[in-house]
Amino acid sequence: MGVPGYTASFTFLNKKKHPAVGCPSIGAFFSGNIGVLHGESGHGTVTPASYHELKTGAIPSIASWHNLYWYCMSSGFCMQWCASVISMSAIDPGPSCSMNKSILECVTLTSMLGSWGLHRRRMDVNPVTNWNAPLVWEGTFDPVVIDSIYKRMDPRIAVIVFAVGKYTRFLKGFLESGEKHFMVDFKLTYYIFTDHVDEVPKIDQAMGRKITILPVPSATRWQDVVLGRMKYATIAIDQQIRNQSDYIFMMDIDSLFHGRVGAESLSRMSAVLHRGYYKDETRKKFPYERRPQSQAYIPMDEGDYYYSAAVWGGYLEDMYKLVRYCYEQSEIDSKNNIEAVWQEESHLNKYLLHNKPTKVLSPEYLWSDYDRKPEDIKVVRISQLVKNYAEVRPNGGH
Ligand SMILES: CC(=O)N[C@H]1[C@@H](OP(=O)(O)OP(=O)(O)OC[C@H]2O[C@@H](n3ccc(=O)[nH]c3=O)[C@H](O)[C@@H]2O)O[C@H](CO)[C@H](O)[C@@H]1O
Ligand SMILES: [Mn+2]
Repeated sequence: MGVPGYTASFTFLNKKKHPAVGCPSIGAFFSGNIGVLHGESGHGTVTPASYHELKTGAIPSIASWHNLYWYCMSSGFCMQWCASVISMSAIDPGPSCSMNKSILECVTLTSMLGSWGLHRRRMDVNPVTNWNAPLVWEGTFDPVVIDSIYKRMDPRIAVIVFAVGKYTRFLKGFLESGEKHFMVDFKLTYYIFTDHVDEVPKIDQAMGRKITILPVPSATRWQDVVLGRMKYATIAIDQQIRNQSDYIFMMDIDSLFHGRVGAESLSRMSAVLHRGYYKDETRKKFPYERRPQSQAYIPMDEGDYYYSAAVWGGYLEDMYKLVRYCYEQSEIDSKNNIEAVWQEESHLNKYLLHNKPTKVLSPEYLWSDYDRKPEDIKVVRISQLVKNYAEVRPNGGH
């Protein structure tokens, strides 16, 4: 019989060589309990010190991981050699092994290690909001670890996009780049709302990913399309999407994916900082609706951030509540002969002022081809395309 233990898949957070071993390595600190992982990434064997320990359930005890954690915390330099263990599986776990628990704790712990090391590398941005929600920037999460955590839940993700009138021209680029970068390896359905069903392109998709087309009427005003999104999405969630999804993203179609957008963007309610206002130190410049007659009104002395309506996502029921809120509030406005300055974006900002997002995504999650990339944007994940507004919109202009 082979030696009982575990195999672990791992990647090193950085590639620094351990001076004694000559390659990235971890394990010396707890060699009594666990084997050494070395190389840049791959598989290693983790062997508990005693078979007896294993049989009694004291599997390569979490205590040793904690010791490692505290050791690293107290002696900073060791972080350079820390591995991110992305999966562990038993070779021969013995009868009383509670593998799931130890996997989860390992992953959680290593992701703590990961973020601790990585946070130190982003001193230029704030990785947390004033209400203690994560503010996601490149370098504040470990993509491999966070995907593996969410993958265990295997969520079904719905993406709601509208392509009405001439906006069908954006579908191909959006979908093809989405297949390369957006929630890769997750179950995902694009719900495409369009008045030109025959203009939806056929694209190659991996298993578990598909397109569902939902017909909507054409419009003569672009404002009716952007606001109509709230109405038709509310109806479709009620009739169909609710039974098919766990998360929903609402997105503009006139954009391309250029970089990874993965599980780090998932939460109960995630909103993106609008690229135009994220550096503003005063809220006075935020283009909130300032007319008290509108339901979207926000007074000058209130507000946390200005969020973009071109990318937002969250749990199905939380998103449903917000989409429906935007629809209902805009209906009230319309009865009062007023339309909020930035349509549903204004209502979205009003809602999120009183119902704080549980995750805020940096403008990496919606940049724009109109603007140059400043120093703090290390990765552009999604970018809005340059378009001729007058030509593409049914009633022209801004
Ligand atoms: C980057 C950003 O902040 N985007 C927001 C901004 O305008 P944008 O200038 O980005 O608006 P836009 O012209 O892209 O319209 C928003 C979306 O509505 C759909 N569409 C629009 C018109 C049309 O004729 N056919 C059609 O399908 C399409 O999915 C499009 O992407 O303001 C809008 C409201 O004013 C929305 O809040 C957008 O989310
Ligand atoms: Mn847009």
